[in-house]
Amino acid sequence: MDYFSISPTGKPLSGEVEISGAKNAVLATMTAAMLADGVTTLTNVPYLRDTKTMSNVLRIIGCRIDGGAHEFKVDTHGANHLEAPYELVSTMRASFYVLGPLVARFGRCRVSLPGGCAWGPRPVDLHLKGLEALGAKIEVTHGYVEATSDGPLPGGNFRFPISSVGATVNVLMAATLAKGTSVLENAAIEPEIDSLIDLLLSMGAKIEGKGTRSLVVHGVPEMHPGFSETIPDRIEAGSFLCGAVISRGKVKATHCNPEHIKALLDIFEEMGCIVHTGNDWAEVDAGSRDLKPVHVEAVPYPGFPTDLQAPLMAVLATVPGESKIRDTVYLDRFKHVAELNRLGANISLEANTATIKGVEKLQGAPVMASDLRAAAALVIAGLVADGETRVSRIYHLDRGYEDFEAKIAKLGGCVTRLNDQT
Ligand SMILES: CC(=O)N[C@H]1[C@@H](OP(=O)(O)OP(=O)(O)OC[C@H]2O[C@@H](n3ccc(=O)[nH]c3=O)[C@H](O)[C@@H]2O)O[C@H](CO)[C@@H](O)[C@@H]1O
Ligand SMILES: C=C(OP(=O)(O)O)C(=O)O
Repeated sequence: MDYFSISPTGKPLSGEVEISGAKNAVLATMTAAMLADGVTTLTNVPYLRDTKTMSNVLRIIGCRIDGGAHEFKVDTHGANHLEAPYELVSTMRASFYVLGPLVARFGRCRVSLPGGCAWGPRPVDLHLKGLEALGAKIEVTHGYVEATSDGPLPGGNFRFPISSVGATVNVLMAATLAKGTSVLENAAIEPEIDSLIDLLLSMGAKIEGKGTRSLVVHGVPEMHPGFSETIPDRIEAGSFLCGAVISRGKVKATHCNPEHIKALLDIFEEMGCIVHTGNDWAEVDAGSRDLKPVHVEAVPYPGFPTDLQAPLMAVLATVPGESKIRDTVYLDRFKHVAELNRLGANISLEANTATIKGVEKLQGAPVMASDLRAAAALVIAGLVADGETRVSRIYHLDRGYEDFEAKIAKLGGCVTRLNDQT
């Protein structure tokens, strides 16, 4: 199994890092392609384990994925095996996104329940309730969801009781091919939802309310293939900028959208960093300043994202004084706390609030990544820890960071991929 060996260079990260396309946007647009017969083109696709997994899910259904590493041509002409198996859905929850498009276009499908995830339960009840509100019949048996509809879904109204990115993706896609008009209230407004709406509009969908929590979808009988340039990955950008701050360096993230990471940039400013932004870049300078502790809440967009909670916690572990992070989206997403403490951090946890007392120096140690963003947090902590840090289970990190070691190396960090068989 691959692991990272991280050796401190004693120097802050500095320079430019080019941000890839957003994993969480492209996983939705890949499945949306199945709403039409033909070839949908997706560009700026990140080269990741998750995009490979989604390609495999679509292939099992009968799609072809051509193009290069960063451009997918998703040909849905052969899609006729309307099933997503446990083996794939259990490795990547977003595989569950095939449910909405398949039941909307073909009137039936069978998709494995995703099951638990690395940090605790992540239910899909809202995906199912939303599809039911559109008229789908849902049965859950033997760990699989069977969704059916006699002819096109009738369409209907649904109010998401809490903001859910995934449920909004699934229900919105299904609504585009419904017979009637659907109104989705309290829909998620993450940039990945806007990017999905842009693709759906390019495919002939009729959707009003982009960028708001109230979406009105006038169903159309048929859609045609479309085009999507994948938006930049705001979580990747935020992770590298956390790397800049933890090492008290100066990093410019290019090919990104600074609006999408405004909540993080505001926090960095509050901590005392100097932040500059342009049209498609953001630069953070934490160089040799005394940084201040902060109190942060992870909330739905446009607030500070739960996906950056772990990387920011690593940063705050090195900032003198007492910081707090409360995660209101995933109350139990804290597996990284114990591992950061193994690196000498002083973090205690009460319910969904972590109290972080900054230490002078982190110490290298063997640690284990429990999930994708925990892995990023441990790696950036390792960059500034004394001595070697070994991060195992980096297959989590490979789900969502393209060319990670090379990007870190370009900024002056030293992260080496090794294999415990070698
Ligand atoms: C592939 C992808 O885009 N993943 C992102 C997506 O995950 P995902 O779409 O799974 O997360 P959601 O936005 O759905 O989850 C938000 C909250 O709603 C709850 N919930 C969700 C669905 C449901 O049917 N029932 C329910 O109770 C969840 O447990 C959680 O407490 O948004 C999360 C929150 O920004 C991010 O951390 C993930 O990186
Ligand atoms: C949690 C994440 O992804 P997923 O929802 O696919 O597990 C993430 O991107 O941080």
